[in-house]
Amino acid sequence: MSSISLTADVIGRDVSFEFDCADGEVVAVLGPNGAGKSTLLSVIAGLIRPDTGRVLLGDDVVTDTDTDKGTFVPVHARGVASLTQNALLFPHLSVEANVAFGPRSRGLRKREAHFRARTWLESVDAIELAGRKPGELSGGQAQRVAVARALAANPRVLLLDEPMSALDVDTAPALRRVLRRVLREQRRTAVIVTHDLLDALALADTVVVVESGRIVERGPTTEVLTAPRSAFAARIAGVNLLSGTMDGADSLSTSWGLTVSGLTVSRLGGIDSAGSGVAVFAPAAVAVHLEPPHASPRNVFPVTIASMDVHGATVRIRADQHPDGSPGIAADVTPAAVAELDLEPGLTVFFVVKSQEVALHSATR
Ligand SMILES: Nc1ncnc2c1ncn2[C@@H]1O[C@H](COP(=O)(O)OP(=O)(O)OP(=O)(O)O)[C@@H](O)[C@H]1O
Repeated sequence: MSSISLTADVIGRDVSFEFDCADGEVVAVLGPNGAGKSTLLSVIAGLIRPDTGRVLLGDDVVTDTDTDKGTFVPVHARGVASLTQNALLFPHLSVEANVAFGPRSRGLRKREAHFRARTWLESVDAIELAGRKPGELSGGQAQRVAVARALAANPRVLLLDEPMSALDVDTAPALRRVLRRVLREQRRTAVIVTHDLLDALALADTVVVVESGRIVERGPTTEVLTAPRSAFAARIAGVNLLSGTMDGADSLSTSWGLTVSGLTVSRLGGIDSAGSGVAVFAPAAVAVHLEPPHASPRNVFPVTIASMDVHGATVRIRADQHPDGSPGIAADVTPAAVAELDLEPGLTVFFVVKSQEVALHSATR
């Protein structure tokens, strides 16, 4: 494994990056379309030579525009493995042979390479697919095999460019779980570009936000997602996020004593009991009541309305901020409900969220 240290200007794309990633750290890169996320990965991978800049993987300089002739180690010699939304497996080779390809080309004997391939296939829950051809795999299966192939090459750095984006909602969790396991248990250095908040939460230690070719925010994942400073992070992190301590598998307590029950999102690798965690739910999942309802299983939060903003066809009701200074819970309701309940800032109401609507995630490694 290697750390990454990078400065790069790519004038034609109007990007200028200073980026680093510690050995064993997983960094999620978020940002709007065209912000430069893929360009950052391409500079690390050696697919793009910056106009000026320097890239180090561990102690090795792999790009340096300052040296006499310029240093530019080619893609295949960087020890970097990339995973994109397409698995790009060799169609004529079996799954096992695809995964054995990297070890084979690094000089391992056939037997050893295939032994290694099978070990990796086991670790991504794909050993039963070993004999198939890529054409006989679903998208999610192919991506798991692609993870095994990437890791079998023993890369120093793993680059993931929206690996989940071509998968449907039922398939993505299995790949996310596999990635979480291999990235975290093996302390892989990885940079993952994603549009999905869940990927950042499940996989990354650190979030970097890129806007208009610049890194505008960097911080621990839960910090960036709960208290975003950049415009983009604030927009995508428009979900409700409550940080706290996991009480067990299905509830979390905040530092100010609020208990939130939800569903353990075990597909993210399980909740570390007694570890820190976050509860995530959409503002649209929050109903507003004037009296506490009796039905369970629901979360009932007494709150005071701090603000109300019209967002298209809905009104976003924001509760007072929490005692730790984090943003208050948001609820999206219809204008009709606002009128009917006579909602206004300063009013004390009850925000009600079904437990099934709350996803609980471990925030610890
Ligand atoms: N092959 C290319 N040649 C020239 N310019 C490019 C090329 N690919 C991307 N760009 C430009 O570089 C800038 C950064 O693009 P990049 O693909 O890195 O953004 P991104 O954040 O990955 O976007 P997305 O989320 O849409 O994938 C954009 O202005 C884009 O138009």
